[in-house]
Order: sequence, then structure tokens, then C-alpha cells
Amino acid sequence: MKTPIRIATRQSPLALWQAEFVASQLNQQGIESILVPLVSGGDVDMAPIDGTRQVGVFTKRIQQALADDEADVAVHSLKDLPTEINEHFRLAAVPTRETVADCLVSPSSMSIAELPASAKVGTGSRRRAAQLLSLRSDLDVQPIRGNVQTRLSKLESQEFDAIMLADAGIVRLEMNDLPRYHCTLEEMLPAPGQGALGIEVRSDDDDAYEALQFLNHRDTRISVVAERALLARLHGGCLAPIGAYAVIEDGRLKMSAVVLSQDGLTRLDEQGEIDAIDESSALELAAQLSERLIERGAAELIVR
Ligand SMILES: NCc1[nH]cc(CCC(=O)O)c1CC(=O)O
Repeated sequence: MKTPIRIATRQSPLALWQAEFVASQLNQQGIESILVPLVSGGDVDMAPIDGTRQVGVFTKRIQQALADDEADVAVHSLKDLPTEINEHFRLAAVPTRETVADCLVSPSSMSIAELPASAKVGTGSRRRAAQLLSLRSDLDVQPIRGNVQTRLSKLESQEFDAIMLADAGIVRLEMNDLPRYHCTLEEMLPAPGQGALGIEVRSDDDDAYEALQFLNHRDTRISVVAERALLARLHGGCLAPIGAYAVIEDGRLKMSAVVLSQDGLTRLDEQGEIDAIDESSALELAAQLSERLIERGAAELIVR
């Protein structure tokens, strides 16, 4: 293997944190690495998220660097990584998951229930918008783009009453003082893979694959494989109004999933569990839940 290991990363503070996390973990194993910073389409395109934006906008540039042998390792937020199998890359490791919750960020840490009537809430995510509207159809949910810092500046300038962010990003960026309400899983199911990292290598790079195995967390991996398999079976990208959360408790893999209409008026909830033996348990549970969701009309709700 080429030493040091080259880690491709986007240059947002969150992406850099994630790449530096992997570098420091490698360092603790006595493995040298360097960061290869790149600019991705997702960081420069400030247009609201809609059907015209491509799935994989955050991850493609990073994967390109691997394909072009400019880097050996790609660190992704797993929820931004498309579920389509790409034969050129292998998911080498999924480290222990960070907090999965979505947060409602506002100066007074209001809960969803406490938001004033018709409050203006910023989120570019159809999943968050639909779940908010399913609880509070009066809310004025409006798109917001940019990295975490850009979004917070729009809250500060009172362009929005509140914005939605993943708690994982807030915690990783050491912004624990940020006033916010942690949505319960009943209120807001996270995006498949939220709070988890996915570390990819080139399919033929066995050395890099082996070097990263110490970072893989079995239970997290089985959980996110279940969530991502559900998303794939429903043919939803990261833009679809689909929430899923799986966790292993007492040897059982338990998963909740939701598919919503964009206005939140229709919502299909499913739950299931299975013995957590390996990744095949995850695929089986995802198949069961997605089948039930499709029987109930999920495919018609998913906008492509
Ligand atoms: N789509 C952007 C993105 N990708 C990963 C995270 C947060 C960290 C994570 O979920 O792992 C975010 C920001 C957000 O949703 O608030």
C-alpha cells in the first residue's frame, strides 16, 4: 500500500472533522495518513434541493478522486451516500454511530409542539418537511441550503423561526451549546444512515480495506445496512420522504420506517424485528418492511 494513506474529503467543517477523525484513528494504530481536500458540487450549488438536483452530489467528487487514484480512502456521511451498488468501490468500515436524532434549532429550544402557529421552519429535506407537516400542518416549511454554519446564520438573521439539523453534525462540530430540541423518534425518524460514517476504498485495494477494519462497528453496520436496504427497495434516494431507524437491542435488530406524502397528510408507518445474526438479517428485515410499505401504497408517495 502507498503510505501515507490518502484520505479524500470535502472542505466543509463537518466533512473535514470526519476525515480528521479517521486520520487520528489511523494515527493511533500507527498508520500514517494525509488529507486530500476537494470541492464537491453539493458545496457550491446553493439552489434549493428539488428534483433537478442529482442524488450523490456530495459523494461523487470524492469517489472520483478514488477512481483517479488521487486518494485511497473516501469518508462520507453515510446518509449522503447513494444506495446503488457501485462495483468500483467497497464500503470498508462503518464506525460506531453518533447520535441519530434530528434537532429543531431555535433561540428558545422550542419543541415541535411549542412552535407558534404558522411558524417558518427551514429545512431542505423532504423527509423532515413531511414529518413536520404530518404533526403540524399549519407550519410554513421553507427550503434552506448551505452548510451548517450558513444555515445557522439564516436563523440568527431571523429569516426562520427554527431550522432542522442532524444532532450528529452539531455534536461533531462541538456546538453542544446550540439551543435546540431533540426530536423524539416518534416525531421524526432520521434519514437512513444518519449519524453514521461510511468509509470507502477502491474495490481492488485489499490493503486499504484491511487497514480500516479496526474502525468497523458490527452493530452499527448491520443497523445501517437495514436502513439503506429499505431505502434501496423503495427506490428512494437521499431526497425521498422516507425515514428509517434500526438498532440492535438484546440481540434483536429492530427497525421503524415511515414513508410520507410531501404534504405530510398521508403517512405509512411500519415496524419489525428479527434476530441480529449478520448483514443478511438486515436485508431480510428491510425486505419485510418495504414489502408491507409497498402493499400499502408507498411507491405512489415517493417522488423521484
Ligand atoms: N445532508 C447534509 C448532511 N449530511 C450529514 C449531515 C449530518 C451528520 C450525519 O447525519 O451524519 C448533514 C447535515 C444535516 O443533515 O444537518
